Amino acid sequence: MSTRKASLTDKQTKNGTSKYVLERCASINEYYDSAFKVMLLGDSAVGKTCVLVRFKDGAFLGGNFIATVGIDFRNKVVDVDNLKVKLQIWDTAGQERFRSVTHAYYRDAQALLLLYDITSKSSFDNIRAWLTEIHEYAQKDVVIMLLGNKSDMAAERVVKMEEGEKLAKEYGVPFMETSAKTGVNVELAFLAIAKELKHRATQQPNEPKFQIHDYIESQKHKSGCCSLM
Ligand SMILES: Nc1nc2c(ncn2[C@@H]2O[C@H](COP(=O)(O)OP(=O)(O)OP(=O)(O)O)[C@@H](O)[C@H]2O)c(=O)[nH]1
Repeated sequence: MSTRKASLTDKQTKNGTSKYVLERCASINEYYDSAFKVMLLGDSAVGKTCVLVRFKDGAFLGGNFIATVGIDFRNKVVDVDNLKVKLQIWDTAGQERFRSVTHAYYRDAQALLLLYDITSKSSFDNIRAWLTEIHEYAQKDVVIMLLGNKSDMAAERVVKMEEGEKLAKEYGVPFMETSAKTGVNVELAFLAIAKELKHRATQQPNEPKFQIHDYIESQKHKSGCCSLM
């Protein structure tokens, strides 16, 4: 049986006024086999909260942008190879002034989803700085995935998909373009992370390693040419 509770999360509007937003907390008694911590990172306004809400609730948070203050989390249980995997997903504030708060959480994270906005060159340029921070504060074997969000905004695009692919290749991390608005690739990104973490936790010495890049590619081919764009 699962119980739901409401929590108040401190969010802040762009002009600096603070307001409280009522949010639903995750089910606290939900059954699962393994649990992992995942963090969402990236500049302010790239869409971290929206990607999380899309994955958790299947909805898009349109309207006025409300910046996250500090850090917040949601749980979601997904099925991976007949096992229930609980992802505890931490949504961090992208604003510089909250960096010291979020640094404290890096150490516990088993996976990091690093987002930029395909309509913001600066958010893409800052990815290198984020990766430097990750290498400084996160676990050495943390799973990292790069996401170019807002892929629905084709007319405003300033970062080509090839640029994202190239950067991801340079750092040896998987890459996808996502849209919290349309939902494109959001579930796939979290499922790929859940599969990688579950395989790492349960892998036998003689078992072949789970190949996250191949998994993403196979899902792309399953649903046609452009599912990951
Ligand atoms: N068109 C479009 N808009 C998006 C998408 N994702 C987020 N947005 C919009 O971008 C703005 C910022 O989204 P947030 O999810 O609050 O950004 P954030 O990265 O959590 O920002 P911080 O909390 O400051 O770190 C909001 O106005 C969203 O509606 C997307 O995929 N497509």
